[in-house]
Amino acid sequence: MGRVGVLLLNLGGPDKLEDVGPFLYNLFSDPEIIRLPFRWLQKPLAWFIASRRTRTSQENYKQIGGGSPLRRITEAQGEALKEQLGYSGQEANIYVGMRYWHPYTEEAIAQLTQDNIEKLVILPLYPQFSISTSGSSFRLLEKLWQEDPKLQRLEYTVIPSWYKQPSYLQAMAELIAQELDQFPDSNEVHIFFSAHGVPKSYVEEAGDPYQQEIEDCTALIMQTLNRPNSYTLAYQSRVGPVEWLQPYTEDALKELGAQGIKDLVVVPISFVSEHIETLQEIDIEYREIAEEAGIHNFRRVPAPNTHPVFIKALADLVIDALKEPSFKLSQAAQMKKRVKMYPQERWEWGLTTSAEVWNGRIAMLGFIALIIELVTGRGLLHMIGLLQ
Ligand SMILES: C=CC1=C(C)c2cc3[nH]c(cc4nc(cc5[nH]c(cc1n2)c(C)c5CCC(=O)O)C(CCC(=O)O)=C4C)c(C)c3C=C
Ligand SMILES: [Fe+2]
Ligand SMILES: [Fe+2]
Repeated sequence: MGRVGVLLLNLGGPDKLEDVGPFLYNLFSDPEIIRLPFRWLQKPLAWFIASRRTRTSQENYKQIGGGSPLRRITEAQGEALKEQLGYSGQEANIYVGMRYWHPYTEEAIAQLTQDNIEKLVILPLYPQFSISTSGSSFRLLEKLWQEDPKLQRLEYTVIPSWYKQPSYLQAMAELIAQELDQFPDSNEVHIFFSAHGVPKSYVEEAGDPYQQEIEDCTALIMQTLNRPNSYTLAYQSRVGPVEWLQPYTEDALKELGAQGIKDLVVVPISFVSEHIETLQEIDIEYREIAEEAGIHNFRRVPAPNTHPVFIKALADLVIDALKEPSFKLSQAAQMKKRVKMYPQERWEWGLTTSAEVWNGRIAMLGFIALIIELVTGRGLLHMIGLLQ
């Protein structure tokens, strides 16, 4: 086998507060995050939403030290993976390709092409597949492949999702057991799986397998843990006014509080590294909601990060992928059920594509009105005193 490379895909996060605005702009420019019928609307709308969200988002990043730890942790995972692969006799170069911030996927691809990698394993650092995460990165890679004849000659294989990997399940079970054992009566503690949410329409209309994979993954972790604790699965981090997968984490916490639950262990299930949604959203926002609801003993399970059993899971995934027939990007982006990336739909309320279109159109009108107001100094915002 020629020179082997492993491309680790992740979302990326702002390294410092000044990066938050451009990072959000990149994120909302992605049609896999906001789907619009007209390409030309995507960038102005992304700019508009990003500008409106930047200040709140910066406040959240301030609470975790002024930036995301995602790059540092992903690079540490890469180094640990290289070492672990070496122990198994598999030398490999590791590349990190982020979707919305540095080091960008394009930078990683440029580097691995320069290094003359001959066999590449593409491994998203999301255990479960979603159109909005791994799907978005696969789409970008497909585009890069189409544009570059050199890449077309490169032998590669994709690991689309891997939540069933036994060492991953083992690492999660070990991390949960460690937290449960901090309580005097560990079997009585309620386990709360908090998955990152996605709009309900992704699953129900576009065929995203994400919810099914999250549910299967939760059941497999509980099976591996092999303890009698009761558990709940809920979805966090909703953005915007439309319906996302339910139950929402905040509602489920209030409900458990009302039922008299006092001891809770929260398990972040869709991430393998600490980032803003574990460090700020769970540790600060959800903790406060839980305490107000009467859940006084609230602990959070750390993300796998560089846990040795988790790194072994990544190494085993790579080694197995090198032995198996290759899996192509086009197959990975389609999945079992045909994923409709840009479906044509009937009118419905919620973040359906049609609603997104109308949200987009309305936001666009607002955006144009805002530009006119900024230029002319006349308009609604001046009238109500928000602009002077
Ligand atoms: C499995 C993980 C994730 C899914 C699914 C996902 C979907 C999704 N996210 C947004 C909007 C935002 N995501 C943001 C940051 C962010 N999201 C994930 C993971 C998933 N997102 C990560 C790892 C991060 C980076 C965190 C960091 O440490 O920097 C943000 C920015 C942060 C904020 O302002 O809250 C937004 C916005 C949507 C709309 C979506 C599905 C359509
Ligand atoms: Fe997100
Ligand atoms: Fe969030």
